Amino acid sequence: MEPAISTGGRFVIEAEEAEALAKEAGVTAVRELVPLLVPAAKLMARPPISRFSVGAVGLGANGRIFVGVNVEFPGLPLHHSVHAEQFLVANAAAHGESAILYIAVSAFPCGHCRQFLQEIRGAGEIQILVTSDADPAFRPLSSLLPHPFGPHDLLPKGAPRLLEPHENDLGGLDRNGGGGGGDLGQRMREAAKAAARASHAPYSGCAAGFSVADGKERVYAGSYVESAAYNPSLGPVQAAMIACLAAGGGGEGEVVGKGIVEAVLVEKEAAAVSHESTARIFLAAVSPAARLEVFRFESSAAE
Ligand SMILES: O=c1ccn([C@H]2C[C@H](O)[C@@H](CO)O2)c(=O)[nH]1
Ligand SMILES: [Zn+2]
Repeated sequence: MEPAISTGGRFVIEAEEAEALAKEAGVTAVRELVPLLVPAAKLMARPPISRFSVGAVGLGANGRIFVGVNVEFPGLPLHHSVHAEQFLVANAAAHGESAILYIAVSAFPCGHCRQFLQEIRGAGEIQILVTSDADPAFRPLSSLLPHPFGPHDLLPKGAPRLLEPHENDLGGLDRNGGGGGGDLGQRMREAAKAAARASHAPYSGCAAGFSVADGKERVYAGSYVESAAYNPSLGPVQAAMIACLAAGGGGEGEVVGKGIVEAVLVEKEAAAVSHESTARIFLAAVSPAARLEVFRFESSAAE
């Protein structure tokens, strides 16, 4: 059944359009539109293993709406999956959003997602509404996760949090970046480098970015995002899959990433954290013919 209010299949809705949709839905504030979009968001999920769709919809500080869905990859261990809430946050970060004020989600966020959200400054104040709750209402994240462990336990106060600007230094890779050329390899390398510069990896100091290209030479890239608690971290491969689906490149109902023909990983030389073997395992399962190139930046580069 078609949900009453549609996102038009999009994962980002601009502020003016969100206002128009709110009007159409007969609500006075965009905040009230957010839960109404959850059924449409749920339909965009890609859970071929669980068949359990999760949809999340968030409202940014400047009125933009971001959608997140869960994404699963058959043939891979379950921890390669992306949760809807993680998708939403990575999607907002990739679009330069500075804050997420409200999130509506179809099911109660798991512990891993409650933890992942702690990377955002003031996370406890994010208002969460669960549409399947008996009494759905926006309540602060701090009520779902009291006494949080988080960035405040490990980082200096001023260190950039997720959704705050990141400009990681890629050292020699930036200086010898190789100019010119509009070819696919160049575009992929630049996209992976930009993703690595924007990566949130303050715990390991190992920023990373991953880009992929499909058969139509469309390029999608994603930034590695670390969690203070390590395990809910979002790998650069998953982040690129989020970018791919969010930009309409996930194919029609197929496994996201199936159409990848080339991939580029940018990560730190001799790093404590490397994504190369994970990227190879991922590609072997999802798009076995894809080629992977790895570029490494000097470990002396400052974070
Ligand atoms: O907070 C949660 C909990 C679960 N899921 C997804 C993960 C997996 O794809 C499916 C079943 O757990 O639901 C989410 O997206 N968010
Ligand atoms: Zn979760």
